[in-house]
Amino acid sequence: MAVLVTGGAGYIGSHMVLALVDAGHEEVVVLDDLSTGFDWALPPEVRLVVGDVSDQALVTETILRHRIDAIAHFAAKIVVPDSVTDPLGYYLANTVKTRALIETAARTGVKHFIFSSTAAVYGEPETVPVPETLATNPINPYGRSKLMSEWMLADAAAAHGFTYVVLRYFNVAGADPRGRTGQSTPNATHLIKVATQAALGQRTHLEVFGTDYPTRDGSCLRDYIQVSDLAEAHMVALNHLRSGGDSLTLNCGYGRGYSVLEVIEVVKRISGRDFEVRLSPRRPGDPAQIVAGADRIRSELDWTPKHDDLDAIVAQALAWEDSLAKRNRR
Ligand SMILES: NC(=O)c1ccc[n+]([C@@H]2O[C@H](COP(=O)([O-])OP(=O)(O)OC[C@H]3O[C@@H](n4cnc5c(N)ncnc54)[C@H](O)[C@@H]3O)[C@@H](O)[C@H]2O)c1
Ligand SMILES: O=c1ccn([C@@H]2O[C@H](COP(=O)(O)OP(=O)(O)O[C@H]3O[C@H](CO)[C@H](O)[C@H](O)[C@H]3O)[C@@H](O)[C@H]2O)c(=O)[nH]1
Repeated sequence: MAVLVTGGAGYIGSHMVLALVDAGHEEVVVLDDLSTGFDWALPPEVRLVVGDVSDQALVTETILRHRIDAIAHFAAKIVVPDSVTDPLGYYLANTVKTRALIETAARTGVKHFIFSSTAAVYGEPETVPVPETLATNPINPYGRSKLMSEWMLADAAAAHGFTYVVLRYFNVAGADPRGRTGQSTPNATHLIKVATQAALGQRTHLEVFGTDYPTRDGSCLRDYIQVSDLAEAHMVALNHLRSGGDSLTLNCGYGRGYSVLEVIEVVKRISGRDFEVRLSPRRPGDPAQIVAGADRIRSELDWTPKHDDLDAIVAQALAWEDSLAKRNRR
């Protein structure tokens, strides 16, 4: 049995690869076009196939050669505001290419599929936390591109007899606690990444996008899940499917929200550095608040998070950013 990790050279995928390697009993194959990923993020024992998930000849050959029984599909475009300005690019990358991958998986008899979905499928919920039973209502093309993939996956699984777990990630943050990988995209837009770069003097300032939201301090509320805990959710999802478990759709978050201003305060306190914060207008496509209803994943899977601590998440992000800066200077 072997796992194919698409997007395994990226931020979250590389943590999944480490989780599989650390578990010690897997052949792990990564398929990545290296558009936003890095080959150095992978341990040497992992086989990297450089290519596109929609290249059906390449994916078929890879699945058959390595006897892949499960695919964890991370590869995607991920920036919400970019999806607003380039919706067709996002529907191609996240929906059309995922369709091609699901088709290849079904044709080659892959038994299990784990899909990286997003809290963005819920859109602008009126109350938080958000259970999986809430009707989906995405408010940006990124969320819609992922929701369509969820639907394709469910329909194809029913028709072709494979099982899946859809994981709807909330805001992913932090880095491998052992410092082996982290968020490495130079122009990443994620709040904690940008704030740590500001703290380390790599950016002149940080903008807060919107201070007039109906939240406790006017800035947006998000549920930040540590990336190794998220990788572990994939590991238990894989075990569930391989043990004959049914298909599932699960939120991945801790069930607690922090505001943008609160996150900035934590970054300043943990780093011991002050930096300029500019209060700016709202960013297109942002919901005011989104927090996971986090009960189902704990009841359906044997998942016990180990890193539910914003101070520790920020400390890991700072340590990773610092090591990246040293790597780039070499
Ligand atoms: N980062 C978050 O907060 C977050 C939240 C919710 C969901 N997600 C989802 O998690 C997944 C991983 O996100 P990430 O933050 O690690 O992003 P990332 O950009 O670091 O990783 C994506 C990886 O996929 C590769 N890739 C992109 N398109 C490809 C293609 N067509 N063929 C082959 N490889 C391709 C990239 O080179 C990169 O290595 C995505 O599906 C994203 O939508 C992320
Ligand atoms: O420089 C910045 C960057 C972000 N923000 C704010 O911080 C919050 C979090 O923004 P991120 O860009 O870090 O993350 P998003 O909530 O936009 O999106 C993330 O989480 C979503 C689910 O909630 C999706 O899954 C998506 O893939 C993932 O990037 C938002 O209110 C955003 O406006 C700022 O104020 N300044």
